[in-house]
Amino acid sequence: MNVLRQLKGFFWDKRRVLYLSILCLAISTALGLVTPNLLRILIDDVITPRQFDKVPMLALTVILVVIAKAIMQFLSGTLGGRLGNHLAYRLRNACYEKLQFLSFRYYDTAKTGDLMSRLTGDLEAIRNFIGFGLAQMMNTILMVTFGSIMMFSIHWQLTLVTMISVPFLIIVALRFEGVIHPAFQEMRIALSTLTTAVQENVTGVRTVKSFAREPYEVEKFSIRNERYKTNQIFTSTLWSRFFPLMEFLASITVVLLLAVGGTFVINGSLSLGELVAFFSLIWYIIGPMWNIGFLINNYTQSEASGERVLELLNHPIDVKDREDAKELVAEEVKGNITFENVTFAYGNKLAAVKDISFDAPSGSVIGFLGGTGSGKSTIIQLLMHAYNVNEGTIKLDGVDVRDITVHSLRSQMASVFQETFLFSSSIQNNISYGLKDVSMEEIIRAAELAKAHEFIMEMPDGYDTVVGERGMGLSGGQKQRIAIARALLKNPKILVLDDATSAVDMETEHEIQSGFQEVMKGRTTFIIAHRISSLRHADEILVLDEGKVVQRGKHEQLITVPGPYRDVYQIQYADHIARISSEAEEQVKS
Ligand SMILES: Nc1ncnc2c1ncn2[C@@H]1O[C@H](COP(=O)(O)OP(=O)(O)OP(=O)(O)O)[C@@H](O)[C@H]1O
Repeated sequence: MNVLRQLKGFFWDKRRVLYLSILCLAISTALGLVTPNLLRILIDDVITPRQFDKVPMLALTVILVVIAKAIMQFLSGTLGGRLGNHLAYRLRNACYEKLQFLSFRYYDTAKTGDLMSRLTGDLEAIRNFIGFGLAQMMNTILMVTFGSIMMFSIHWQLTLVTMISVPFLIIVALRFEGVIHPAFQEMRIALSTLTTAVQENVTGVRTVKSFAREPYEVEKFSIRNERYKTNQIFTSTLWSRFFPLMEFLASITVVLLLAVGGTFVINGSLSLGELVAFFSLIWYIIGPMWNIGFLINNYTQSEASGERVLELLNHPIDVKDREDAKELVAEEVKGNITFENVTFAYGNKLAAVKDISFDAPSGSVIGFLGGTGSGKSTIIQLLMHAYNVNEGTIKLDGVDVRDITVHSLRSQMASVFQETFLFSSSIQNNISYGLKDVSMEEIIRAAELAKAHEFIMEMPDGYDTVVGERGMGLSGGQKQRIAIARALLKNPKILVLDDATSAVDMETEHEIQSGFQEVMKGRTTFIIAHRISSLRHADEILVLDEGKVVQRGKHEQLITVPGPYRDVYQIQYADHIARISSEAEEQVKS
């Protein structure tokens, strides 16, 4: 019930609907008690004294009761369903919203399949309980209470005898809940690892196929499927043990009723009509007890699911706005970035960047060069305030980025990453992603600057061509060019190109770069590249190694001093250097 209490906020304003639904159910339950009474009257007052003139009245009462009961059941079901759907709707929105604001750190380890199953299967289990199970639980309590009161009013001694097995029924049901709950939790986890396997397989289908690892994937899936099946079998075995035991206990009650009740009828302390009414009442009570198992199942499933959904909703957000965080005004942002002795480590790992300091004045271009894992992308992530630095400060126009709202900070930036993500929508929508009020001319202009316009126009539907999830049907370079157009259209004060032209050929890179010269004007630009050609015009180049700046300066300076920059330059420009030196030799000779 703790989970339910925590979820209260999502449906409490609709509690009237809940109360009304329970009231309708209570009326319907109370009406159910009329039938045993009518049976008693039929036997004791009509059949035994043979006064059949009361039959039409009894029949009419039965019809009216049945109709009223049906109406109440309908109302209770509709209202309950509405409440359940309302709750699921709000929870779904809340979870999705939470996913938008969870920090990068959360996504470093999050599994898509697991998240999907929380937003679908788990929410469905909660909806089911609030919309149906909760009212049924109340119904059971009401039926047992009403039924017992009525039985006591007819013959309290017989009631006590027939109720002997009720505590056993309750004990069995509670013990059952104790084992079925962890089993359901385990089953939910097994299901989420199963969905993760499917999701990863579909996402990584190209890798799987190119490595011919289909049999490995099949085996991996079948292990997870096996775990899910074992869990399913375990829970269904628990169920199959539960039912016969409950039936056995219920049968004892019936046997006791017939034996003891029959004796009471013979010695005259109970009428035949009362025995029949009792008989019908005992089923009225046992019926819902039978259901206790289903209800417990429904409840435990929703509890396990609720825990998983709450875990997501309550997950702390690593990077969030300070209370007095400043909202940037786009027109006032200059784009002056300063890193002061910044050190950062991912979790408990060694520092990914150490003691990084640089100043990127507004409109300047800063380049980063360094081997794999040297910390280039981390610097960019920190600049976006994706993580909190461990030491040092990052400032935008002299203000610590931690004192600026995350949304307004990132609104001033546009990034193009090495791995391009395209949404399954048209190219036009992919370029204008999330921007409102952009004209087609602006989209085309951005695409032209990114050298994407030409190939887009060659596509069957031009800018309306729909690209699949992960941009299927486009080459790596084409995808990158669309991503560049997307960044340029955003017209950011700070532009980040994280290996943004790695997938295009040298010639296209050169073309894009010349386009960049134009769009970089007035923006602070950070370029991460492996090619010297992308960095040579930068105002400052930082060469990184194992998270530290090992060289810094302009291209012209860096190639004159021995060090990693010159080494890379010599490798990449070997032909060019050879040609220059042979030309120089020629000149000396002549
Ligand atoms: N999300 C993450 N979680 C944990 N460690 C990370 C994460 N991202 C990067 N790292 C680690 O931080 C270090 C720096 O990585 P970073 O991605 O900044 O390097 P890089 O210079 O951009 O490399 P590349 O050129 O290969 O993209 C590496 O040791 C890497 O393993």
